[in-house]
Amino acid sequence: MKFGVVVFPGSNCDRDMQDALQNDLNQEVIMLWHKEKDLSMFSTEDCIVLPGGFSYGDYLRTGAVARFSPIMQSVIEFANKGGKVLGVCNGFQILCEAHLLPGALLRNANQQFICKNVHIKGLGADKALKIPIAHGEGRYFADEATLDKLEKNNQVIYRYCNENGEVTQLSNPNGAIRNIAGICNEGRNVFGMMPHPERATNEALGNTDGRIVMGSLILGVNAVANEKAALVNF
Ligand SMILES: NC(=O)CC[C@H](N)C(=O)O
Repeated sequence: MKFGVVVFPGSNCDRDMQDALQNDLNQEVIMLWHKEKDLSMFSTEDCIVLPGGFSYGDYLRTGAVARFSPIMQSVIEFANKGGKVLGVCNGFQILCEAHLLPGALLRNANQQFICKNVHIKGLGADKALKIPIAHGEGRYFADEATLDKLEKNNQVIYRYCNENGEVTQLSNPNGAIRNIAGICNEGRNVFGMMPHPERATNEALGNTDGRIVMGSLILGVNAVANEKAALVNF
């Protein structure tokens, strides 16, 4: 499995993503400047990653300009063919703006940029993972019908919880509706999340819980189900 990490003007987690995938998870990574359009070196078994950051300075709304970057048309076509796409933080925002995922990321309820460790719980999991967040517009929102559909199809992959794995209002850092931290599309090949697993994949970073999240992408659903920590049907 090969990973293509897109670099937008203003991305700032692209190298962290590359480092985590290449050095901590032993994966092949190709960096992709946002002006590239050719994704023919990737098969649908591969994964395009939209990393975190401040693409286009967050002007207008986070992700609203990056969604029109030249590469995005190719990313949309790749996703529509069944190719895997992962968006982290700003990447999640871009995926929603591009309508590859439903809903939107609104300004945090407290109107502040929040940078701290939080806990999240994977679908069907019994263990909380500690993963950092760093965002100003991370409050997931969708209308009730969309939310009900997401839940019915098991598309809510991660929710904010406390360290015991209980999904509570107090453990919700940004006011996300139904504590939603990450979702996938109906086809289960496009996945977005606000927390940053790539910042937690090495002992030197003081946290390796991100390996479980990233590993679910690489090893597939069974490996992760065995971990009883997360369940992403990639
Ligand atoms: N770390 C990030 O990707 C931040 C995303 C975006 N700039 C925000 O503040 O919400």
